[in-house]
Amino acid sequence: MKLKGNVHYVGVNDRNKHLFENLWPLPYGVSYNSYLIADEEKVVLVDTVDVCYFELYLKKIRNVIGDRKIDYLIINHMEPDHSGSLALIKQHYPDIILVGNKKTFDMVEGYYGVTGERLVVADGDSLNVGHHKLNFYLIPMVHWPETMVTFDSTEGILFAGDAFGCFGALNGGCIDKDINTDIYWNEMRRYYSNIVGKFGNPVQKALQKCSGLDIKMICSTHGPVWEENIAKVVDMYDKMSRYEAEEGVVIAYGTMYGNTEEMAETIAEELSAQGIRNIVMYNVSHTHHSFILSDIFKYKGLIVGCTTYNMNLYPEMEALLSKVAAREMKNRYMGYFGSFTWASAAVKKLCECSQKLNFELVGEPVEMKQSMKADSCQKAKELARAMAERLKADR
Ligand SMILES: Cc1cc2nc3c(=O)[nH]c(=O)nc-3n(C[C@H](O)[C@H](O)[C@H](O)COP(=O)(O)O)c2cc1C
Repeated sequence: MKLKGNVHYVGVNDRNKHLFENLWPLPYGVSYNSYLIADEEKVVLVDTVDVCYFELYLKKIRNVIGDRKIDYLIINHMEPDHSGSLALIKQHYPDIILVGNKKTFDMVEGYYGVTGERLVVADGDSLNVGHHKLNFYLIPMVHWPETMVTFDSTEGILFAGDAFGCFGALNGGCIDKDINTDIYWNEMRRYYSNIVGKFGNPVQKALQKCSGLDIKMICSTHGPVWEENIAKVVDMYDKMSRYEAEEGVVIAYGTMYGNTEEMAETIAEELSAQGIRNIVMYNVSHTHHSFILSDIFKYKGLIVGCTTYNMNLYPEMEALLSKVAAREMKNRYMGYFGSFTWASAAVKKLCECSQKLNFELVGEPVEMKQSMKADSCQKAKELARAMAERLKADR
């Protein structure tokens, strides 16, 4: 599929995998994007695809270049969903020169035992391949140490690796202006929050590094090619990496028999009565945590509540909060509540968890014995009002 000039899309779609990284559900599938610059002088392949799709991938490459050889393979990112076909590409194109940075080649050898001719590039280096001039910029920890981007200054195309990527296979077209992009926005936030979310500072550095480039097209390794929505995509990455969020509250609760859920409902109703429009409620046992995390990235407020389970937190709540903590999020408001039947632990444990998060606590924690009564109902409403007031103070 031609993108621009003699730059082609040669990626593949995966609608078979259930869990990306064996962790994240893929309701819309995922694409592994690879690009081919068929310059009159040299042929350049940018990243590869998951090895399961190699035969199809090779066919796509040959549909563009026929029997021409490939001169360079640029490796922007070594994660195996992109580097997986590297060894087979090398077998089919033995004279290909691998292009990466110092950290890339440690991984090339470690994963695939591939040696041979290579071009080691440093930050800011460039490569002329005929009409196209390619510039390399290292963006370490977005989201691996070897990650880099390649900028084709001839066409204004940023080959961005995983940056600006999202879940969701491509259904026919691949450039945003030609397709309905509705499904990709939430999937971009879910991709970012779960996979890149911890690396806010490196993402900010990468954005600064690329800010001077005259980018006309962003070719990421997952999801659509961005042409019409470049400003929107960059703005989303900028906001997410600064942990900026919208007014709204995620209420995540863990319950076995519904009493703790009743308290969550009470809190939600009161938040709504106080004029908070964006309220999303999640049963932590029912919804995959990747979706909950995505909304915690979206909204400023978080209220969590769960039962005591064998003198500890309800296990799914413990799991969710450890994922939140691992992302080192900032600029969030948090409240919490818990329940018990004979010996309380949940509220105490939620307090310990909240201290590990860098969130501003709002309201008084609410503790409920067995079922909701008038006093715990009142306290739940007070917690909701404190959250609403804190959010409204930012308006
Ligand atoms: C397996 C199991 C373990 C529990 N462990 C405790 C406990 O250690 N201390 C306690 O006070 N309640 C314990 N409970 C009771 C719950 O914390 C909770 O009060 C009860 O499930 C009602 O809340 P719910 O309707 O939201 O599930 C336990 C319940 C179950 C099913």
